[in-house]
Amino acid sequence: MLLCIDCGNTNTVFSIWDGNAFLSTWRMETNHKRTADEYFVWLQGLMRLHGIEAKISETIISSTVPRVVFNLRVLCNRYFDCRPVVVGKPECDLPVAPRVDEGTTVGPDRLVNAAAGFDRHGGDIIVVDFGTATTFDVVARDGAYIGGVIAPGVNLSLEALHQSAAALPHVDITKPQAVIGTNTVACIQSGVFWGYIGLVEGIVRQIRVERDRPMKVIATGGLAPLFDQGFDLFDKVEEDLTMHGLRLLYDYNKGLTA
Ligand SMILES: Nc1ncnc2c1ncn2[C@@H]1O[C@H](COP(=O)(O)OP(=O)(O)O)[C@@H](O)[C@H]1O
Ligand SMILES: CC(C)(COP(=O)(O)O)[C@@H](O)C(=O)NCCC(=O)O
Ligand SMILES: [K+]
Repeated sequence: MLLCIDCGNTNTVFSIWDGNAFLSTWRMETNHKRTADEYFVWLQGLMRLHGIEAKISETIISSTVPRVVFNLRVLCNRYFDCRPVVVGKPECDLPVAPRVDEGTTVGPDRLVNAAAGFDRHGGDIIVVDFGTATTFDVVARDGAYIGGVIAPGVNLSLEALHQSAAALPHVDITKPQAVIGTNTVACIQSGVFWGYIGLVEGIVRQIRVERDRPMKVIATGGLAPLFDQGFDLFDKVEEDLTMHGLRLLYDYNKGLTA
């Protein structure tokens, strides 16, 4: 079985592919201090709980936090007796090379999203990922990642307001009833929610103008469904897009697909 690990700046997601389907998906807070032994005990406990008995013998990692990769590699070597494929490292090939400035580093999550989006929807697409940051990944007709946009994440924006303004409380994001808030919490929720709707609309519109062609928009990340309610921002919301991309890149690197 293949263990796919997607480490973002906030959460690290583990999912097990049995050759036909993802059996389970589990999240833990990203923390570079966590050891391989800690990961393993946690994973083993969850596998037992879900009655997953088969052995993990293959692993792939994408990490936006370079420091966690060391212990995740130890986890794979020590407990699963395999060398992980690590996206973004020379050992991991991509089906189509990114076309970006020379010497620049693209977040591995964005490369994975681009590959997954192209596999499911073909080229000329925009993948929007609502994570710690909100990223827009532009995929050309031939499947190449050609750049995009990095905006502050939804929770990061809310947290920044709370941290920097003495009278603003911590607020959780939700869709407000109206744009005009009649109390502080409603005003903040309105600013971030409607600000985000405008941000997504505006950036997508501008990317389409720059590319001068229609482009499908695929959304992923925990908060994508929130921005999908009653709006026409996305052609599709796909919660499992990054995991699909990891599985795809694993097969590609092991020569299991053309
Ligand atoms: N369903 C959800 N509802 C509310 N907040 C969420 C949900 N899913 C994720 N989040 C929050 O969104 C932020 C980004 O989460 P995540 O997609 O895991 O980011 P990353 O990939 O950068 O680690 C985090 O602050 C997380 O707590
Ligand atoms: C933009 C990101 C911080 C997004 O990370 P996430 O929100 O998933 O934690 C990550 O993809 C990253 O560190 N990128 C490197 C720079 C780039 O992609 O251009
Ligand atoms: K992510």
